[in-house]
Amino acid sequence: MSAQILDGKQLAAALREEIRRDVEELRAKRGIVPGLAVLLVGDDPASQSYVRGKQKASTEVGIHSVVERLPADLSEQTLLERIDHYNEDPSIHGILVQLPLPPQIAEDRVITRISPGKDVDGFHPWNVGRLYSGGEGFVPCTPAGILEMIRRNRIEIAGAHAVVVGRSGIVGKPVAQLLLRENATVTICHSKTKDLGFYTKQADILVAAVGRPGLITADMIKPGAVVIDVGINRVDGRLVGDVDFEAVKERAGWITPVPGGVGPMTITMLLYNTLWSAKRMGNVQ
Ligand SMILES: Nc1nc(=O)c2c([nH]1)NC[C@@H]1CN(c3ccc(C(=O)N[C@@H](CCC(=O)O)C(=O)O)cc3)C=[N+]21
Repeated sequence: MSAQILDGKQLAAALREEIRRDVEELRAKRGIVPGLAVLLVGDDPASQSYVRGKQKASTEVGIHSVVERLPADLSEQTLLERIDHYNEDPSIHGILVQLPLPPQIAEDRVITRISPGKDVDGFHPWNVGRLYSGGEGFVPCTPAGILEMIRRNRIEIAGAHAVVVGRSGIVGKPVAQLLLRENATVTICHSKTKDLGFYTKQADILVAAVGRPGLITADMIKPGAVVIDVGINRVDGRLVGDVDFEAVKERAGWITPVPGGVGPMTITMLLYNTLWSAKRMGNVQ
């Protein structure tokens, strides 16, 4: 039997329609137009393509987006000053600095400079801390999108054994934390894990977020498992995930495609976070 497809593209379209209506209502009732500032340093083609995707999606739902393209040899100080500018700008509710940054710029100083109340990526240490302590804050977009995709397909998380492969601060760790919050039993595997298959074979929910094409093969899957592929790897001009999709789909119960799975959900949660930020700031004013 073949797995059911977790169609991120289709779900993202439905959620964007909900967000579009909410944005319109916020504008009509309170005169607030959510604003997103995206800072892109350098000319990496993949980053440029993601930023175009974010800009297009924002426009579609009525979020005002400003994309600032900055040269690759930019100094850290100049970038920090641009962040200060958007921190102070009342028409901007979300600030995103596209990662990765060139080597002369320290990522942690940049992320920490963003006002925590405008940190729609959820990368600022305040928001990271809030995720772990259970408080209200911005949840990173990819993990939030994964959880939304699981919930909206009525997949049970409580009591499931979730195995997360990858321990990055932007996907692996926060998705593990969200799954734990939803009462899954969570195992985190990484590059030093011995016998990865031993763990993945026990997964009711498997999240692969490593960036290694074909890492997860069919023999590593528990029959009927939910397989979430966060990998984005370009191989011979094609986009592939970390999961051997064709073989794994014959064994899994649910599977996300690449492209069309987690990626569109990531952008949708960015829109959601920006809307949420605008709603909150409107209350304070
Ligand atoms: N500060 C920051 N925040 C991010 O959220 C962030 C970042 N930096 N740096 C890079 C990663 C990557 N990322 C993706 C978003 C959407 C797709 C996406 O929509 N992918 C489409 C395909 C896109 C294509 O064909 O290139 C899909 O999977 O269907 C992919 C990747 C956000 N990131």
